[in-house]
Parts: sequence; C-alpha cells; structure tokens
Amino acid sequence: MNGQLIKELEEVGGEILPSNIRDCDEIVINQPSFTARIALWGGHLVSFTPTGQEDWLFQSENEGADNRFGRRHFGVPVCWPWFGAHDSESDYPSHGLARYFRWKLIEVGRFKNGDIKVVLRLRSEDHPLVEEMWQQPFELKLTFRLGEGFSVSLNAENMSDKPFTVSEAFHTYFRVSNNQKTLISGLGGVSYIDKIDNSGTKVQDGVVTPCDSMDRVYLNAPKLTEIHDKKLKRKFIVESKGSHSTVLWNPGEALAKMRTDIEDHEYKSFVCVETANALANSYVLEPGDSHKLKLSVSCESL
Ligand SMILES: O=P(O)(O)OC[C@H]1O[C@@H](O)[C@H](O)[C@@H](O)[C@@H]1O
Repeated sequence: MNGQLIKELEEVGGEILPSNIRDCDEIVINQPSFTARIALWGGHLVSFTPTGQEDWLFQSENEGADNRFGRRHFGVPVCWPWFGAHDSESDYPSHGLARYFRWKLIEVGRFKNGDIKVVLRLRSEDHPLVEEMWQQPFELKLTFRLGEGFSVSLNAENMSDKPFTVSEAFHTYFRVSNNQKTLISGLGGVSYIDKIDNSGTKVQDGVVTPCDSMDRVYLNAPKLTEIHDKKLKRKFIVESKGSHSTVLWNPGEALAKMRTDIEDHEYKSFVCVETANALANSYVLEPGDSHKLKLSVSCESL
C-alpha cells in the first residue's frame, strides 16, 4: 500500500491491521472519543465504538463459510448494484457484488471540524470477476466520516456508454440489547412489501415493535428513522440521503438456526435498518452519471 497514505493514516491515529475477514486488511482508527474499524474486504464499517459505550454495530461470533461468496458481513455492508437475488443469474450472490471484493484505500485525512475522513474505491477493472458479473464499467467511492457519530456515502458512477438499473443498500446491523424490546419509529403510515408474507403490500401502523422475524421493504420512505433501546438507554437516529426505501430485517429464531453465518441466539442482538433503493425504488443510472447514497447515524440518550 502507498507509503504516503499509510503516513497520513498514522497522522490521524489510524493503522492497517490484518483481519480474519478473508485475510484482508482492516483500517483501525483510535481516537480519544471513539474506535472504528473499516474492512477493506467489502469496504464496510465493521465497528464504531464511542469511548465508554457499547459498539453501535453488530458483529457475529461466527466465522462464516470460507467459499468465494461465503459471507462475513455485519456492521455496514454495502449492497450494490443489485439488492436481493440477481434477476437472472441464480449462482450470483444476493445483494450485489460490492461486498465480495477488496476495496482500495485512496484518501485519508480530517474534515474541517476534526472528524476523520476515509475514502475507499472499487472499480470494475479491479478484478476480472467483477467485470464478469457486471459488464458495464463503473466506479464506486465510499466516504466514511467518523466523529461524534458516523456517516457513510456511496458515490456510484456509470463509466459505460449505456444506462443500467441499480438497486442498492447500506445493510446496517445495529446492535441492540434485545430485539423483542427494540422499537423503530418514523415509518408510521408508510406502505411496505412484506417479504415473509407473500410479498403483499401493507401499511405500517405506528411504531415497529418487537423487531423479530421481519423482512420488509418500505417504499418511498421518510429520511429519518429512530431505533429505541430502552435497556441501553439510547436511541439511534438514522438519516438518509439519495435513498427512497428503508428495509427492516431480522431473521428471528427459526431462520437464525438455519443460517450458517450467525450463532443461533444472535438474532436477538441486532436489527437491520437498511438505507436503500430497492424494488420499485430502483433507478436507472445514465452513462456518465453518478448517484450518491448517504447514511448518517447519531445517538441520543433516552
Ligand atoms: O444473507 P444476506 O444476503 O446478507 O441477506 C439478509 C437479508 O437481507 C435483507 O435485506 C433482505 O430483505 C432479506 O431477504 C435477506 O435475507
């Protein structure tokens, strides 16, 4: 890796360490007010832990399968350029290709207010398999802003001469003390596709609680959602830009037991609130155009 970048990373209190995620390096940033980890594998924020608090993000104890598309994606996985199953290729992984390749660190520094900035990039030409799975050239840039809270922005550019359709998400695993007692507000009155009830359309009545065994795509969703955790006396404020869908997911007990990437009981410790453009909110990216998807997370005491 570029020596100058390593130096700049060290200047902001960061270092590159080996990780057990696909034997791929991880960026670790230690500040007086927080510690954060970003995996180059999949370009995802693995952990964000303000000093004296529990991690805001969930990680499984399970090592996951070791095959090419075996997953080990918690924290804030990046799903792009398709969300869910691929339209025609049944052997392609769900939720796109971005979380299965090594991203490159291209910039590190500070924002004006002192927040840490880390930028990663994935281009189609970085790996022959990327070009095989998605024939039209693209460039993805992920910008992490780490401070009192964190934000992640995904800038996607269509470098080809033809339009393509994108569905995408930040599939964030928020750590909670007990999914049964977690409450999500901000989605009242919004229509959603209930994927575990024959993908029927329903309308959200008030808050979502308990957060158990659910797989819902809220379409044309509001920009602000809150996750209330009474036991930890905290709420996450989840704000989105360039996103029109919010996806809520928790596997529940039965599905968790069938999955090979999490321990049986771990479904109780997270809820996925995903900043997305999915199903009817997918969009067409014209040649030369780019689109920015942004997630900002802050936390307040309850
Ligand atoms: O196992 P994966 O590919 O990370 O996906 C987990 C879940 O992610 C959610 O976003 C989907 O709506 C679910 O249908 C899916 O099961």
